[in-house]
Amino acid sequence: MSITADNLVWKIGKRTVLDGVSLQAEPGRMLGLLGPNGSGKTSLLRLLAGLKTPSAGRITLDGRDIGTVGRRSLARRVAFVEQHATTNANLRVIDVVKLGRFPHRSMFSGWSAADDTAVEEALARAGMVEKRHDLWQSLSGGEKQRIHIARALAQSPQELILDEPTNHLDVQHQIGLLRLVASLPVTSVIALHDLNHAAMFCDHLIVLDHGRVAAAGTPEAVLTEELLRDVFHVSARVERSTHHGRPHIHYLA
Ligand SMILES: Nc1ncnc2c1ncn2[C@@H]1O[C@H](COP(=O)(O)OP(=O)(O)OP(=O)(O)O)[C@@H](O)[C@H]1O
Repeated sequence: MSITADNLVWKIGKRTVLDGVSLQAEPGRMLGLLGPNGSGKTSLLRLLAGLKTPSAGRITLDGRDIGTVGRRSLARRVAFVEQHATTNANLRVIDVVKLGRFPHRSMFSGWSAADDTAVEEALARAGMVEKRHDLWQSLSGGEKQRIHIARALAQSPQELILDEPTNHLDVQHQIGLLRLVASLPVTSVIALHDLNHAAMFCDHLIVLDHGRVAAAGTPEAVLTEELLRDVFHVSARVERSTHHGRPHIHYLA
């Protein structure tokens, strides 16, 4: 397993935000994290990325407790695109993407051809080559989001953690981003609100409800009409799409 979480509990003050959450993210697979607003998705991703420490339970990376993996090693292998990521003003787009190479460089090593290749590939994959010399501040919200993703890709991570990365994107770029993440040879954990997109692109899903796991498994097993009613409080019919073979949700008015 690439990332595992075993019985995680995370408390803030007296409040238990995550309660007994376990998961396995398999190498090269895309794990979708679903759940209503406030169900604990961002909190869980921050624990998985090593930014927060669980109150109880354990997270492992390739079988090793995340607490024993040094900061630098963690930054080399785990990339995290946060929901409201910000970046300093006055930088050019290319410089923001170059920041992704930072964990790979030692104090004495100069900028290498491998660094250049990683940055170029990341820009191309995010579809942002033409904007490379633009000022960060001049980008639209969606373009900024794509540059954050390019920076994460430039990091050449083994694990990619994404918190609602499609939020500000137009539909073409939402689909493009999900297709890109699904095609990468990395383990990804991605929080999404669009359940049909999750069904189309994710290998496995985990649904949080009030900080607990309400369901986990394949999209077919997880996205049932009962779950949509009980967890998301919507009436819907779920059919197998004749176009892509995955579940497709029709919401009822
Ligand atoms: N630092 C914090 N201090 C106090 N409460 C917090 C903190 N972080 C998270 N919470 C609470 O924990 C709950 C889960 O929040 P979280 O952001 O993880 O949910 P989410 O599923 O990502 O929500 P959304 O879909 O709205 O982004 C929320 O009720 C939130 O208010």
